Amino acid sequence: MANNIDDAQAELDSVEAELEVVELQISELLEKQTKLNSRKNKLLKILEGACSSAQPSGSSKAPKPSFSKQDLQHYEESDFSWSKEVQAKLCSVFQLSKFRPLQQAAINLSMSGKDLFLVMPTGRGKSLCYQLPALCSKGFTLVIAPLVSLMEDQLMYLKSINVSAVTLNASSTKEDSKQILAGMIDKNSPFKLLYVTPEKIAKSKLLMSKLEKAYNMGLLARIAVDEVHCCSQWGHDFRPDYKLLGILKRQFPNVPLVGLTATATSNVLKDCQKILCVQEPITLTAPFNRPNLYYEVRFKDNEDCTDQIAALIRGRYKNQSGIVYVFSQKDAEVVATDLQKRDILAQPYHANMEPSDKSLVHQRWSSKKIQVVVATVAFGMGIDKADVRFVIHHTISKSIENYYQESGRAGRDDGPADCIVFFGFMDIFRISTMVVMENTGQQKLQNMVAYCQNVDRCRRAMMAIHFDEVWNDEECNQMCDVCRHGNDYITMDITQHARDVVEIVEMAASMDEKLTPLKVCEAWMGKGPAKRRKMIKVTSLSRLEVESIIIHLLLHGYFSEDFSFTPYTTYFYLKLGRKASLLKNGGHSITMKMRRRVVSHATVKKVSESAGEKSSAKVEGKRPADSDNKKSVAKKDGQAVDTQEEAETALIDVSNIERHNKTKIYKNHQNIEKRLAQNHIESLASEASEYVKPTSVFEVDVEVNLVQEQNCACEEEKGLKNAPEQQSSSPKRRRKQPPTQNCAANANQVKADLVSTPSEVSIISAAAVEELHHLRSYYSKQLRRINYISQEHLQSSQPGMLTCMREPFKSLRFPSRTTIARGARNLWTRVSMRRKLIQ
Ligand SMILES: Nc1ncnc2c1ncn2[C@@H]1O[C@H](COP(=O)(O)OP(=O)(O)OP(=O)(O)O)[C@@H](O)[C@H]1O
Repeated sequence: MANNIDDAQAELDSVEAELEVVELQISELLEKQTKLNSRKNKLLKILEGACSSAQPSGSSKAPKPSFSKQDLQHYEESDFSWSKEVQAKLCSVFQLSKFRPLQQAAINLSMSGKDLFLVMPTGRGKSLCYQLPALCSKGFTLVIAPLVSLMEDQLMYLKSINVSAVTLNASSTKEDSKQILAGMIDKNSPFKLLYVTPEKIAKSKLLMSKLEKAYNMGLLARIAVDEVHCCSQWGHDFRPDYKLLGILKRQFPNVPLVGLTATATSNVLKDCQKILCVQEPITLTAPFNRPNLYYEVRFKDNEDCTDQIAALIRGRYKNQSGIVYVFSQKDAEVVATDLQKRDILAQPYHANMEPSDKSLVHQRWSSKKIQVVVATVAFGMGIDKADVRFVIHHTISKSIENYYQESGRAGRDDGPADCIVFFGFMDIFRISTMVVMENTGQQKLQNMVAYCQNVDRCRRAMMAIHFDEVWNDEECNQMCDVCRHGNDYITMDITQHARDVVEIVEMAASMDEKLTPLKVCEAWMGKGPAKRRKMIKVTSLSRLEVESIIIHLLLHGYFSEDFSFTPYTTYFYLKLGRKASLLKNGGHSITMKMRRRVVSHATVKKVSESAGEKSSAKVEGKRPADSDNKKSVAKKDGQAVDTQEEAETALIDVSNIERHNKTKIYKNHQNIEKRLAQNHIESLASEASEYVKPTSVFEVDVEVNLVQEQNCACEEEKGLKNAPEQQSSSPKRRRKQPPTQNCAANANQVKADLVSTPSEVSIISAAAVEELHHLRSYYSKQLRRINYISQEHLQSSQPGMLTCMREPFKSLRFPSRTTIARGARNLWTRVSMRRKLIQ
């Protein structure tokens, strides 16, 4: 017995020692992170100063930091030998009066013979950056484009402005090909632009030999690689044939290359640089932000999603052009028919249609004969309609990059436009099985799902992460639903719900059964077979809540995907994730944030109960818009109006307008604001008259581990305890209170408050408080040890001889290469960082 106790004690000591080492390593990393962040911010400031409207090469995106502010300024000027001609052709040929940001620099760089990567949001005018130089150079420019339809659109446009351009592709006739190949080595240059697909470069030896001849004759002026991100398999649209394009720079090293893309991250660009064999390209990156686009996410109810979309098109977007993106060809047909039944001029567009039918739809839409194209992603690259006022995603995109690109087809004329995505539970798994073979498909999809689940971060901030850009939320100007709705959410503890639903999957696994997400939902809601129902703790949460919790658990590793393949299809099952076992630990908890733009009493009550929330009335009371909404709902209900989900549309808009009117925040966007408000009012009139029903809209986010606290420092807990009046989760608003005697009681109270009033305290700060306690107690323990050892040692050795102290300090169990001073400093850094979080 005594031996056992000794062993346990010894093991406990060793575990504690290891834990201390881990703590110190964490603190070292945190210190390093702080330093790197501060260095990063300094560098970003330097670069920001370097060019206000762009981040040239040398930003975090650029492969090589060699392009300075002065360089950029130099290339922004118009005193090059070609400048007059460039300016003249901009006006006379392209009918444009001035350049957009970065266009002139890109053109001058390309004309100077530099290799260039141009990253510019979709619709900002990348094509001009190689088309205009083509007209001002001897010979022709070779343009590699991924799609024949894209080339044809470009050719149509160039023809309309009398620029001679040709294409060589699989459908070119023999006669045409012959003429074009001959034209390539004709000194009189019968065409200025030659469009080819990457496949053509890879497969046609004849083309390569002509290119070589043209190169030797000095007629190959420039190579433009459109959608250059297709080179990289990390890009969102990888095309294997793009990988072979390195041959161009290897064979024609003196020909300047320009790679164009709207969506390449720094890693993708580095990859492209390698693949294309470009030595030192200059990267010009226009900010990803499109200030005229309003981003919004709506929860999707499959049954009436089309009704909602129709209500928007007939109301807010009456007589305006737009695109509805759908998941599949079948969806395109079905949704288009459904919209037609609702008197909307809509037509489908997908890859399986005859080319002539596709161009007919495109043409009819461009000339406003139809209002909406209901399309798969096949309707994409090269779509250049300026006045697209809305892009609605009936299904989420497979990645944020895809979403940015697709939604970016709105508002190319710089006028206000809306990008709305309908976020549906089942869609996640449909897409997941579709991207199962893609390298980073699941991760990218998860990021997209996280974008939709997000409740408290600016949507643009979430996009910025993907473009390696630093984002300041204020620049959003409330042009996304999160910024516009502010802190309209509550935080709730879902630990028990998580345990319940994880148990269902665990139980199924123990019976050798696999459950799809749908089956998990149904089982949890008590809809499965009676036998199973008996074994399950059925939830009283709504369907939306159930789905959100499952998504949350999937995103955070409590569940993971388990694919099963048949010759015909791929199935998605849920299995326990790497973090599922944490739920067995009594101290582990998970919280999530829910948006409550429109909340019925029942839902408030239910959420309050499940979250242990103290005062739902208080939450409601803080939102006059909500109570007004409820009134209007009640009134409409009284009039027996059709109560469908579309009420959300109408009611969200009511709240938008109220906020809108109260806070005049758009400084630079007053016109946009006016139009939007006008549209919202119009849409309200039409939407609200048709559909009114209150519904809870809710999203999930943060999680935290509540560690069992032994020692406590009173002030922090008190600070936390006194926070509940604050509805916002902002840590800054919390006030500190004087310390009290009963620390243990306070600590318990803190935890109780954390759980019972999740909407009123910041969970992040709560975690910080708890961690601070640990750190402080650990810190003082270490200090006490240091004091003790030094005193003991100094008594028996000569004072002042620091070298003698090394020996005894070894027992302090710092990690190797960590000095006491550094260890203490690290700890202190952590303590202060946590403090900052709390204050
Ligand atoms: N300087 C300019 N001033 C006004 N309009 C411009 C200017 N440059 C280009 N545009 C217009 O912007 C629109 C989009 O141009 P373009 O197709 O080149 O965009 P893009 O960046 O290539 O888009 P995508 O990524 O979708 O291919 C075109 O209608 C074009 O005429």
